[in-house]
Amino acid sequence: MLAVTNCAQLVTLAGPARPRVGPEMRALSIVEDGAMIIRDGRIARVGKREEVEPHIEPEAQLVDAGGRVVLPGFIDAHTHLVFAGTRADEFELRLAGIAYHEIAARGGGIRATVRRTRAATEDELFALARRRSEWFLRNGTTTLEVKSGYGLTAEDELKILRVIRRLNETTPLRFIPTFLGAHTVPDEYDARRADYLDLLINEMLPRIAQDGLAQFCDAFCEEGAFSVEESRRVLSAAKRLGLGLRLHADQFSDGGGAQLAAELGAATADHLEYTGDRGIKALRAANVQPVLLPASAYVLGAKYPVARRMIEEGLAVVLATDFNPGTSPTPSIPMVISLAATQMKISLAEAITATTINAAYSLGLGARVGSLEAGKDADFVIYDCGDYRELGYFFGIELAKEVYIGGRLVFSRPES
Ligand SMILES: N=CN[C@@H](CCC(=O)O)C(=O)O
Ligand SMILES: [Zn+2]
Repeated sequence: MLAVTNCAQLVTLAGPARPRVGPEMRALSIVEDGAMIIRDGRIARVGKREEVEPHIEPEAQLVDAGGRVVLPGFIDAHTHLVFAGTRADEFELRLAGIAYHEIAARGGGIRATVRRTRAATEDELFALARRRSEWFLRNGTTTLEVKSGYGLTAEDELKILRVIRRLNETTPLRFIPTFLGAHTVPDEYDARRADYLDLLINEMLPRIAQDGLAQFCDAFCEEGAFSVEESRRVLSAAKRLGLGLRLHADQFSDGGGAQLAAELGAATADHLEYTGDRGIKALRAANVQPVLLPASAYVLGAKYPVARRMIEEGLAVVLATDFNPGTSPTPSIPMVISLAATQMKISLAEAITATTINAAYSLGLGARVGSLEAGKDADFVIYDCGDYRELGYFFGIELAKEVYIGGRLVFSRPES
């Protein structure tokens, strides 16, 4: 038995067993002066200290939170963790005024990372991704969705997905794999897009489904990437094979991506910077969760999605990092919370909901993680602050003091 006591705020997110919408996103079910008992990696009891303490057995291992804040581990529902190289060179070009699309048209962008990722061995990619996964842990993230999409041949996509499986087997974090073969058409298929779509649908997807290497399939639905019709073909094939769906939609233009996600019954539509009223209504009607990625809008100096509108329309909003080498090189959910608050006027409580319980539901994990309730996995973080709002108020610093996954201490910051 593990017992966590002396929590100034135990931010439980207890509530209905479904994604939170509207005013529910502001209800964090905070227990002041709280405590929690953990048995066999699962939460057994949560409540006020005086209610919980009598149930602590004498041999229990005690964790004194020292009057700090305790939250569920963050769930990052959109990352591109596995790639080789960086794109610091392109970052500098963009700062000098050259647009993301222009750099891509010159052979940079996603394709530059594809070249480097193809050249890397599986072991090299694993070492890079494992090191980065520690950055996430230090920022309080315990579960990550990870997309492939920088391989774009059957062998290279499988290589990336195997790296994700290995991360699951060898690190304490939980990884949910997503196949993003429809990220861009690779160089060698430039003049024959249809052949690349055939490869995706007839070769890659069946192999990935057969090997159980992905839980979701994603596509980049955008001018210059994949059209609505092409994305529909890929995602419909994935759905027939039993994969869940996610979609990069409306990042640079309102191209009908949100409506496509709704039509296909996707779990999420991600980005949505340019989604308008019709798209929002379609997402609402089909219960698709929007995954908003303010760090990529920040890095690109681009438009932010209309997050307040989405919350007011009753969408179960999720916030994620979009960690990737081109548009969002940050592993930090606290940074995303800060951006969501300052740039999109999402309240701090809404942002916590969007990065915990709502994110968990978007990955099909709502019954297991995302809140501190009896029966759930004991994935929680002790932060070096006394009020959860400080997680969005301070920015650019790491406040996580101890991170636990399944009741096991997996990160501890040395005393400073
Ligand atoms: N939009 C497409 N994919 C990534 C960017 C990938 C890259 O630039 O390498 C995104 O989510 O922003
Ligand atoms: Zn992305």
